[in-house]
Parts: sequence; C-alpha cells; structure tokens
Amino acid sequence: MSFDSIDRVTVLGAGNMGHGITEVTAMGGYEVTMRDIEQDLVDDGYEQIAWSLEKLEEKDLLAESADTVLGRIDTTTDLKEAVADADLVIEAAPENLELKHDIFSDLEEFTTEDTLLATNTSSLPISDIAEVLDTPERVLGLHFFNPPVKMDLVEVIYGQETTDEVADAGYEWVESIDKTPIYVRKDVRGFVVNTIVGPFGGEPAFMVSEGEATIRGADATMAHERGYPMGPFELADLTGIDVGYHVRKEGGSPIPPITEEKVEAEELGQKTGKGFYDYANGDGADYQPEDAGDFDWLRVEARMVNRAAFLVGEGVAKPEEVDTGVQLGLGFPEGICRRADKIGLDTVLGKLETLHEETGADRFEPHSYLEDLVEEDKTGEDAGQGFYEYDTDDGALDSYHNINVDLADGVLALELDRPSRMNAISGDLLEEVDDLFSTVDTDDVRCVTIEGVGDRAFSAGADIGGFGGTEPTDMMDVTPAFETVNDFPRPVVAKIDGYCLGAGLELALACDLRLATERSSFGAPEIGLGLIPGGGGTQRLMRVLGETRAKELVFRGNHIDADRAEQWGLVNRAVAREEFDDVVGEFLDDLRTGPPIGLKVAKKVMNEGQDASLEAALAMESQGFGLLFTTEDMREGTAAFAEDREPEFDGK
Ligand SMILES: C/C=C/C(=O)SCCNC(=O)CCNC(=O)[C@H](O)C(C)(C)COP(=O)(O)OP(=O)(O)OC[C@H]1O[C@@H](n2cnc3c(N)ncnc32)[C@H](O)[C@@H]1OP(=O)(O)O
Repeated sequence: MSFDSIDRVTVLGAGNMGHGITEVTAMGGYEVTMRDIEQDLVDDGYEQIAWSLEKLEEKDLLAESADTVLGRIDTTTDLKEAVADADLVIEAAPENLELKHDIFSDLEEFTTEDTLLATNTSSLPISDIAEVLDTPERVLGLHFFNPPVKMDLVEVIYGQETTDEVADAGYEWVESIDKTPIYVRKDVRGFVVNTIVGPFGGEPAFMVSEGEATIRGADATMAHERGYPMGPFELADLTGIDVGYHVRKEGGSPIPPITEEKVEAEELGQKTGKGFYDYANGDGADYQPEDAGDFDWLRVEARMVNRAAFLVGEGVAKPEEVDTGVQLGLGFPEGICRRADKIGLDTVLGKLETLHEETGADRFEPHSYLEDLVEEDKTGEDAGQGFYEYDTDDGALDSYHNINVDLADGVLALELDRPSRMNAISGDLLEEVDDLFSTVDTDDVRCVTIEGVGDRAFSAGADIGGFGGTEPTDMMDVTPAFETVNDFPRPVVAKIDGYCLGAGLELALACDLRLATERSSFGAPEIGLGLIPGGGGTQRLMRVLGETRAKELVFRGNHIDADRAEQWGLVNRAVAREEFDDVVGEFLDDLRTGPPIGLKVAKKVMNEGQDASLEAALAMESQGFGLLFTTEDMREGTAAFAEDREPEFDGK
C-alpha cells in the first residue's frame, strides 16, 4: 500500500465537506467517484462543484478548464459500485459513530485489503471508527478544513493501529493534490488545530464570566493588538456557540458560565441573530481598536502554548507542524510555538503557575514538556533555543519561519510563506528577508527570485493585523530591509502571481526585474488606511513610473491590472499563467549564466547612478567598465565570441 498505487479515489458523502473534497481531488488530477445515499444529495453536491469550478475558472485559478476537471467526477448512490475500484476511500459522512461503523464495516466487505480507508472526521477518534475492521491498520484520518477548496491544510491522523506506510501514503497523496499535510501522530481529541483553538475561545469566556474582562475588550485586544483574524467572541458567534459548547461537554472540559447561559437562552451566534453580539437588532461584532488594551492576553496565549507543549511533549506533532496547523487552519498571524519562543517560555510558565496556584483549576497546570524546557534554560529565542533552535550561525537556509529558501543551480529561490494572510509582510518576515540577503554567501548565488506561496498573492502588503501593537518607531524601520534587497550584488527577480500591494509592491520595486502573470494586480492602498507607502514606495514609484503615474497610484490607492502595469513599465512582462514558468525560466537562464561581476557592476552603477548627477554617474560607469576589463570573465566572453561558442563565466 503506497502513494504510487493511488489512482482512483472515492468520497463518501456529498455534503459541504464531501463535495469540497471531491472537487479538490479532481482538481488534483484524480478520477473520483462521489457517493451519497440519495440521488438528490448527490445532484446537489455535483451542482455545487460545477458552480465552484466555474467561479475558479472565472478568476483564473484553475490550471485546466472547469469542464475537464468536472469530467473526472462520477457520482453514484451505490456504495459497492462506488468503492469497487477505489485505491483510496475518504468517508465524509455525518459525525455519528454508529453510522461510521456501518460504513466502515461495508468498506471492509466491498474493498480489497490494499485500499486505503480514510475518515474526514473532525471530532471522533480514528481508532474508535477503525475498531469494527479486521484490518484497522489501513485506516487513517484525513481531516480537511472547511471549505476544502479554499483551505490548504489537511491533518493526517494516525489511529492506534495505523501503519507508517498507510500514514505516509495519505500524506503524499495530500501533497499531490496541492494541499499542505501535517502529521498528527497520536489519536488525541481535537487533533492539532482544535486542541490549540480550545483556549482561544474558552479562556476569554471564563474571564468575562468572572468579571475580569469585557467581550469587546477581549475581541479588540486579540484582533487589533495580538493580530488574530478576529476576536474569540466574534469567532464563537460565527461558528455557533453551541458547537464549542458540545465539543467541551463531550470532551469532559469545564464550560464557561457565560457560554452555558448563551446556550440555555438559545442565543447561539449569527445563526440565531444573537450571540455574544446582537446581529438582528444591533451592529453585530462592533468592537473597535480603541476597545483594546485592558485584557490579559497572556493568560489566553499561555494556555494555548501549554496545549502546544502537550502536543510536542507527547509526540503528537512537531513545533513546525503545530505552527503550520494554526496558521493554515485558523489564520493565526504566526505559529503558537514561535510566538511562545518570542514571549519567553519562562514568562509563559510563570503565568500558568501563578494562575494554577491562585485558582487551583486543572486547565492551568503546566505540561511537563514546558517545565523541562524552562528547567534546561531553553526559554525561547533570546536563549537561542525553545520550541525551536535559533542558532542560525551555520547559515542554514532552512532555519527561517516565515520564508522558504532554496538554492539550486545558482538560483536562490525565496518564497514569502504566509499564504493564509496573503503573504502579508510582518516584522518577523521582514527581519528574515533582511537576514537572508545580509548573510547568504554570494559566491554560491548567481541570481535570486522572490515569490509568494499559494495562488492568491505575491504579497498583500504589510501585515495590517500587527499595526495595533506596533510602535511608530518600529514602523519607521521598514525601509532598511528593502534596501538590503535593492543593494544585493546579484540580480533579484520578483515573480508576481496575484495581488502585489503596499509593502508587497515595495518589495517588488526593490527587486531589479518584475515578471507577472496577467491576472496579477498592483497598488499602493496605504492612503486608504490613512498612511503612505513606508518601504520606499513613494520614491521608487517616482523613479520607475515618473511623477504622473506614481502620484496616481499613491494618491488614489486603487489597483491597476497587469496589462496596465506592463504598459506603465512597472513590470517587465505580464504573461498568461500557462506561459509564466517558461518566461521566468528564460530570464533566469540569462541571469544564471551571465558574468557575475559584470552583472554586479551593472546593477551598482545603474542603481547608484540614478541618484547622482549625470557627470558623476558617467564617471561611475567608466570606472566600472574599466574594472571589468581586468576580469577573467571578460577574457572568457571575448574568447567565446571569437570561437563562436557559449561563454562559461566563473565570476573571476
Ligand atoms: C509600509 C507598508 C504599508 C502597507 O503595506 S499597509 C497594507 C497595504 N495593503 C492593503 O491595504 C491590502 C489589504 N488587503 C486587501 O485589501 C484584501 O485582502 C485583498 C484585496 C488583497 C484580497 O481581498 P479578498 O480576496 O476579499 O481576501 P481577504 O478575505 O480580504 O483576505 C484573505 C485573508 O488575508 C488577510 N489579509 C489580506 N491582506 C492582509 C494584510 N495586508 N495584512 C494582514 N492580513 C491580510 C485577510 O485578513 C484574510 O484573512 P482571514 O481569512 O483570516 O480573514
């Protein structure tokens, strides 16, 4: 049983999750059968998929036509027929253990032992579902997030009997449909993501119940100061207060009184018109940035960190997996382990110990893994080690958290890796970019590319979520990192596919060349936030576009499309998505094989010359020209010309 043997997939269930999983499976290139118990349900699911694929096609987000993808999907109501040839079956039926037992018993009968059996449960233990099988080792959890077409994360969960071979096959299959898997190595309640989110909603509810916080104060602080996509009470209203209530009840966790009251009053959130906020007769979640401040956020984050310590300490997940999970599954601004290392694990532990002493409540009892880290002086970033190691002196390119870096064939490829935030540029991300460009060994690099992870954005600008807690002086520090890119002695190419806005545009402007897909859009929307570009944008736009066009972009704050950007000279090329890789490849071939010293001198003279008088700039050029006459590369270039062959430059 291996990933290589997966050709045909069957999804059981045509509801929200079932049809979503079917859609992404077909988008991933697989033949897939979607089965539900009644034809109406199957037809509804199929229509939803057709509608969604059409929308994706309109937005140019599909690699093939919607019809081609739809052509890979079969439907049926017959379970035996649905799974007969399947290599992987994903069950997405309602969360009822008895029902799932019936389904898996049938699966044992109707499939061969080589078929991988997955469940998309979000709340039932995988081992409990698998217990009805004689072959429980081939059962695993594949927990997609809602809606699967938008959410990148999939938790790959081991049941007690699941073999590594089965989990690995599931993991590789998830990668093959372009989703991001994380392993959940033990079958713990809530898996990774829901284990962490529990205290995010629960602790503020206890604090409000105890009169130690207000709903608006909690929401405003968590959203505007701590950068979460929304406040905990707003989130509870969105997902349904009863949902969190039942999860706690079933898990035997204490229920905050305010949550109990809301459920008893049937004020369950947006779906009933009233929850923690009033949606029917009020303005809904109307908290404002000014409401932030008077809320003990550390109490909430300390509890989430304690849960992360449990996951890591018990071998359920690695810190990187926990962090990927909360960023992609919950839209957290950064990983909780990473955040803990920045706060200081001693501070977190101290907070938990104090609360445990004061209240005696079990939920504050520190996990031994956290205690051990602090005991060993691994208290976080300042100490050089916490959940992560921070000793990056070895120049390791894989030591970054917000960017991915790869060096192959002389091309240093950098990805901005915050897809859940449209690759918005946080202080941490910027520091990592600065560090990379300041420390990488330029001898190994012929040229650099910068792009965004995911299919939505190069970068949608500075991370607005982080603005609340940032000092003006920190914000004034943005420009130096962009200068490091601009001054890097090798050509830097921005590969833009999607939004390129604000600080994202400024980063692209700090690059030497900009290549874009036709669907990309560009803008300096800062003025709409009461700001101006602060990463060199006002000045570089003037130089690249001239005053008339630069002022239009900065003053109006609107977006321009890629065609206009090409016409204005903001990008070197705007091409169809299908041609993008080829065009980028052609540029990189020239830069990679060009003379490194020649390119370095050209970049320096052109960058510095534009701010000097013409006389001084011409002098700089002459000096550069003369200097290049002393290089071996110059001799190789002229010899190759004479011998009618391609030159091979060594950078000497
Ligand atoms: C010195 C430099 C200063 C600056 O750069 S200031 C910032 C300038 N940039 C902006 O003002 C752009 C802000 N973003 C947008 O206007 C929109 O987004 C887009 C037009 C790019 C896309 O809109 P849509 O397709 O409706 O997506 P979505 O739901 O708004 O965004 C998806 C997720 O991405 C997060 N996000 C987008 N941009 C930023 C950002 N700049 N900072 C932080 N988060 C951002 C959202 O909040 C959301 O997240 P969730 O799914 O959790 O709600």
